[in-house]
Amino acid sequence: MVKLLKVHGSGNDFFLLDQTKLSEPLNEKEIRTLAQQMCDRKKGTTGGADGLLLVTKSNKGALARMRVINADGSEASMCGNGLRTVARYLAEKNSLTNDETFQVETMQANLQVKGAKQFADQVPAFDVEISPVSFQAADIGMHLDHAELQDTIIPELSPSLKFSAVAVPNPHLIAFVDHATLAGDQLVELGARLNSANPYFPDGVNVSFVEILAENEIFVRTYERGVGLTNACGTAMSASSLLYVMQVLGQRGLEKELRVNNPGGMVKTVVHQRENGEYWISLIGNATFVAEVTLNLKEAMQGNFASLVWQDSGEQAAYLGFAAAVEQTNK
Ligand SMILES: N[C@@H](CCC[C@H](N)C(=O)O)C(=O)O
Repeated sequence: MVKLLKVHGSGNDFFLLDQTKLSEPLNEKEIRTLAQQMCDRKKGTTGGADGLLLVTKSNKGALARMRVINADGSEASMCGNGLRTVARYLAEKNSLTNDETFQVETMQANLQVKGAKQFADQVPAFDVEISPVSFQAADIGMHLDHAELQDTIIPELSPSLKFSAVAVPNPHLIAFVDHATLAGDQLVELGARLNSANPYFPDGVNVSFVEILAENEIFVRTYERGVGLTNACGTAMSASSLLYVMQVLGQRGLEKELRVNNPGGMVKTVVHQRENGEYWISLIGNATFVAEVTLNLKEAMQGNFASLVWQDSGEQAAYLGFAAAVEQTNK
């Protein structure tokens, strides 16, 4: 029997498996199969999940490495909401204090993480670095007639919406929209189209619609590659914050805390610019451990969860109270 955690950041939920604790680490095929079986929202276990987070040994000098496997078994470069939960897991595993900064290796970079002030009683929070940032079509996997895309109408995608594209390093396609468009069907239609066979983003893309609520506040709704419509996507909220600063706030938006609402709750972001001009983003939000899940991995890979034991942490009730308060403020 193996212990995993069920975790989430803003309702973007995952199973977290520490491969270093297994006597025999899973191979690539087993990892893909486990993610597909466990995360399936209908047939998976305990309501499924958006993905599987793997903690493995770092070979690049970080405290550990995080791998992100989407619900469909594909691998993502990064996961902002997931990284907060992995950071908390590692801080607790290594008995670190809340203000100790450390690094987690991800596919493209070692990223700085640290504890943050909790969002509410029993709602622990972490602050994670989102980078590297690129606007190049090649880094985004974008095959449109543009080397970069900033606030531009692309008739093949929509006759009226203006899109921007950025890799952080997950690829994101983002449009600033009005409330009716944010809440309407277009996001799912476009997200589904660009994440099935298509000539513009052959490897898929995370699609977000963003509504500006106030000078320091936005709402982000995302259709995730490899997953579908999610409660929240951390890299999407970071990418949206960056574009909001670049296209709307300008210099005065740098180093400023933004409130980013999402269907699963709320996070805070801060957009930074290094001396060499490169941007990076701080993503600050909850890192909730919902339950400890004990199961037989071989059985789980066959979709059999009969021997699973779910031990609730009690944190989800506190998170739901926090999310309800956020929703109330947004009304
Ligand atoms: N939910 C994640 C992003 C997950 C990766 C994405 N589905 C992709 O394939 O790019 C986040 O919080 O950043």
